[in-house]
Amino acid sequence: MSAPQVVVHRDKELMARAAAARLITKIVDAQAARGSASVVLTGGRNGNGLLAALAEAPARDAVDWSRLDLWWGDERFLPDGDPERNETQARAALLDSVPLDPARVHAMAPAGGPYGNDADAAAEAYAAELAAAAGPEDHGPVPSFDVLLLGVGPDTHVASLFPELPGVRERELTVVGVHGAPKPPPTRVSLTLPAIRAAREVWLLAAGEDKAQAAAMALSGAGEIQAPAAGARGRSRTLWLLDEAAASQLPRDLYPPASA
Ligand SMILES: O=C(O)[C@H](O)[C@@H](O)[C@H](O)[C@H](O)COP(=O)(O)O
Repeated sequence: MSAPQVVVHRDKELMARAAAARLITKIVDAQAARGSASVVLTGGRNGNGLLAALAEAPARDAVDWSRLDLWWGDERFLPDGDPERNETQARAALLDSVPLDPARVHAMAPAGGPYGNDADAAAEAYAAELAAAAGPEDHGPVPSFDVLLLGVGPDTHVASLFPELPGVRERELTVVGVHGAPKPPPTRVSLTLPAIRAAREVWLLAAGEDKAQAAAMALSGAGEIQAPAAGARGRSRTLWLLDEAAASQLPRDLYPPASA
């Protein structure tokens, strides 16, 4: 697993715009190299802020949207179209504005959908969808995602893996149902750390003073059970994208020498 790299931007708006530009380049390079690209989306303000910035990016349509696979790192287990669902918010921020191939947009099942109100069954189905998309060259039963995006909670949670709860301890399954999540809604579906770590690159997004302690803890050697963000590593790259407020408690040796 790759050691974390930290890039700090002046504020959350610039961080979102810079992350969007970085993602466009990564997708374009992957499509040039392999004919398609795969990105895992995250919920929350920073994740959606990146998507909104991408929608406005001048180079947006350098991406061949028809050859992009989109997955989710987690989903709030709510009815289809619920405004609080990560899928609903991602569609509003970007997805409904670009010509994606609908067959390549892999949303996690909603509550009241094909699996009723059984989040564990929805998780099992998503794990099967990931396994079906994995190839012989991939690392385990998930595709080698080019970029897996993660917002970071103030308690260092990523996706819907919360400190000390069962999800972060899962080592076999790639997707789990989450019950009793401390961040509402309580029922969710989430990739596990083994699935996250199958990604080529993992990018963690954290902006604001309320993330400073979480970033410092996760980047200063805390264990992944107590600090799930610490366990979110990519096979070839782990990148923390912070604003100055979120980087304010980082040990000086972790703070990058110069970044806008
Ligand atoms: O479903 C969710 O809420 C997200 O997937 C969650 O993991 C989020 O990314 C973090 O809580 C950070 O959220 P903010 O960026 O809004 O602080």
